[in-house]
Amino acid sequence: MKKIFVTGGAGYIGSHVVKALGERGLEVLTYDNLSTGHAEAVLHGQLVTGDLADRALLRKTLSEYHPDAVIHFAAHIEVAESVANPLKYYRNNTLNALNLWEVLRELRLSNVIFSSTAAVYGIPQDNPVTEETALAPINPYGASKMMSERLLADLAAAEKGFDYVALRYFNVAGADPQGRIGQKYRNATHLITRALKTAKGEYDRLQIFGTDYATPDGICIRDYIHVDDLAAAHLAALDHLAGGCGSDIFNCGYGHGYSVREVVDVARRVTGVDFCVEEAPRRAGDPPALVADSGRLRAATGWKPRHDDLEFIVRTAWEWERQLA
Ligand SMILES: NC(=O)c1ccc[n+]([C@@H]2O[C@H](COP(=O)([O-])OP(=O)(O)OC[C@H]3O[C@@H](n4cnc5c(N)ncnc54)[C@H](O)[C@@H]3O)[C@@H](O)[C@H]2O)c1
Ligand SMILES: O=c1ccn([C@@H]2O[C@H](COP(=O)(O)OP(=O)(O)O[C@H]3O[C@H](CO)[C@@H](O)[C@H](O)[C@H]3O)[C@@H](O)[C@H]2O)c(=O)[nH]1
Repeated sequence: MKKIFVTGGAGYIGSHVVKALGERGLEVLTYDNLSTGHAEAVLHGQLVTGDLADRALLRKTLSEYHPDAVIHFAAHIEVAESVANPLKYYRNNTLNALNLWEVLRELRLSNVIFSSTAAVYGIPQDNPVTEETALAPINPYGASKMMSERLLADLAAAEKGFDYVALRYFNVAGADPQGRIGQKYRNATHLITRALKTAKGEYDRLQIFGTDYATPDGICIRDYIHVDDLAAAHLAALDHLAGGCGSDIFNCGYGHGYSVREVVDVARRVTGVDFCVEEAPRRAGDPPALVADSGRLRAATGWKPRHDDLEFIVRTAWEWERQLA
């Protein structure tokens, strides 16, 4: 595996994976429409500015580049927006993924790593969640991702030699410890980024969405994974495919859940700012608790987290956030 094609490589997670691929000495081509990504975030390799819906450009780029593996990040990612505008999500996350799978099949390319999500599980009966847990997404974002994953699984079953790894990310956070890249959206909705922007004074308060969930403090629980540990999981998935281990699905998280209030406490401590927090109604589409069992990823690939520390995650995100204009 020497040449890697990355869709969405100018985005938050994609850019950290492109960085990791570059550090490993691999050749990378990023394909991104820059709708939420940034050209300067692509620290390594070539960038082609293009949309997944532009099948002719996608086909031309892939047939000229002829990669050994494809990592597919490009998608829309906001749960609440997907509830308000579901078709936008099915178009970009499912139909455009289908476009990509079709082009890969036409060109006889294999070895796909797909960005899936914990949102495919919906409201799991038990936490931590294993890959065997039934898929029952409760919002269009999760459903759009579940369908693209299913398309891949069906394709792999039908086409001998077509292999994929679906990585189901839990809540990804933090930034490059050297401060070169991080999360940079026009309208940030993610908890940690939103809390840090509030500490910075961009918002006058942070709202806690929902205080009446069936969790110990009534507040939502999530499993936050540092983006560089997630990037390392992609390299582990590449090795898995290169080793001929076949297709697989892996949860990516640390296995500990933190409530929104615990995240707020860490954000206040790290920033030194006692920013204002207000209790607010539930946000549509939010499951109460999602915590990963990543035992399968560890056992199959040897992946081990290096930054399993909420304070480190928040600190790297804060160092990134405070230098943004
Ligand atoms: N951030 C999280 O916590 C999280 C959790 C689970 C899964 N994921 C998945 O990880 C992936 C990356 O998420 P992210 O947080 O880096 O988001 P992001 O918005 O920063 O990255 C997405 C990238 O894809 C590009 N893109 C979007 N639609 C495109 C299209 N049609 N054609 C070409 N490029 C397109 C954007 O410009 C952007 O650079 C997504 O697939 C998302 O569903 C993210
Ligand atoms: O201002 C805020 C923002 C968020 N939250 C809560 O914080 C938690 C985390 O929210 P957020 O950071 O927006 O992430 P999720 O909605 O959990 O979704 C993320 O994590 C999913 C996997 O778990 C991914 O699939 C999604 O792409 C990614 O956005 C949720 O309980 C939210 O209700 C607040 O209370 N206030």
